[in-house]
Amino acid sequence: MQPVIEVKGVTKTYASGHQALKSVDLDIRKGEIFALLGPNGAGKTTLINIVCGIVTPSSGTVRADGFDIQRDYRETRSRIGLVPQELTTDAFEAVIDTVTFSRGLFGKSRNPAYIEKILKDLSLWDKRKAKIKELSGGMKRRVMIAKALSHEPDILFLDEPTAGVDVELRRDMWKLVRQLRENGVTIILTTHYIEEAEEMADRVGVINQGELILVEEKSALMRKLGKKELTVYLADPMERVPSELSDWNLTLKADGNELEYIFDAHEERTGIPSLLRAMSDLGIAFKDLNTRQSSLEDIFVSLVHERNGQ
Ligand SMILES: Nc1ncnc2c1ncn2[C@@H]1O[C@H](COP(=O)(O)OP(=O)(O)OP(=O)(O)O)[C@@H](O)[C@H]1O
Repeated sequence: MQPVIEVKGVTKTYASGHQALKSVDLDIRKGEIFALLGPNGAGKTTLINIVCGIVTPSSGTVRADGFDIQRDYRETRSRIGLVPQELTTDAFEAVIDTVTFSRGLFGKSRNPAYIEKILKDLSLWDKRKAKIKELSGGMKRRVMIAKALSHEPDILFLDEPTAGVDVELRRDMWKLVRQLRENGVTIILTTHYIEEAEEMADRVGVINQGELILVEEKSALMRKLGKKELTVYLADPMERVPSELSDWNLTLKADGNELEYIFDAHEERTGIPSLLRAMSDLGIAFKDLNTRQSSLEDIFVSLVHERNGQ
């Protein structure tokens, strides 16, 4: 199937001379939720703004639904909805007017029933007559989403959709994003909350210093790079790890009260039974054991650190 977005060899050097993107290639599949992760300044917004036609690439091409984003700007832009990071909208306008106006900007005919539906989906219907400046930050963010959806796009970009919103709104947004996907909308989101990518994404891309260093199915990524961690809660604290246990990768934690063992869950032998036997032989008693699978956050932090030589 043809990708819904094809980014080929895209670079961006800003007028300041800063190279924000170094030859990015990326295909987005129709109907997926793709999470773009990366530290501050990695180039996420630059990439989104290029696809949305707000920033011009220095080189390379981007196609959306088969159309070139520069040559066929109107075609591609009408298929794309963008929820930008910054809230920019007319403070004195009423919610319903600003959302209706956004639809008109894309040359779509009026459709009050559709506008009513998105305002209801976003719990904004009761506030439809309120001026933007009278809304809370979370509600303003909902208005930005309503505006981005006003022209019924097939592709939705969400740049940090849940930055600074409360837990409840974040859950609501996740629900909404899933609903949109069920209706066939392709979603690309950037986030600093790894939990968000872990919860939502089908695929994950990691961008670092303008380079796309990884694109992977989320589940495969977690299987491949995920390590497991065993914590042994000791009955009595220990000063150092005994030399007899040096075959295992152990770290003493919590003032000597916990032993941490990192192991590869895919190895046939995890080393846990032999470790416990060796501990028993040394008369080391424990109160409890716990194992934990490393999260996407652990994977992300170690990837970026590895790259940056930290
Ligand atoms: N208009 C501009 N002129 C010059 N440099 C810019 C411009 N916009 C962004 N940059 C620089 O390009 C780099 C990438 O910025 P970008 O906003 O794409 O990063 P980001 O990954 O979205 O970061 P964040 O997570 O902080 O939003 C940064 O070093 C930034 O300072």
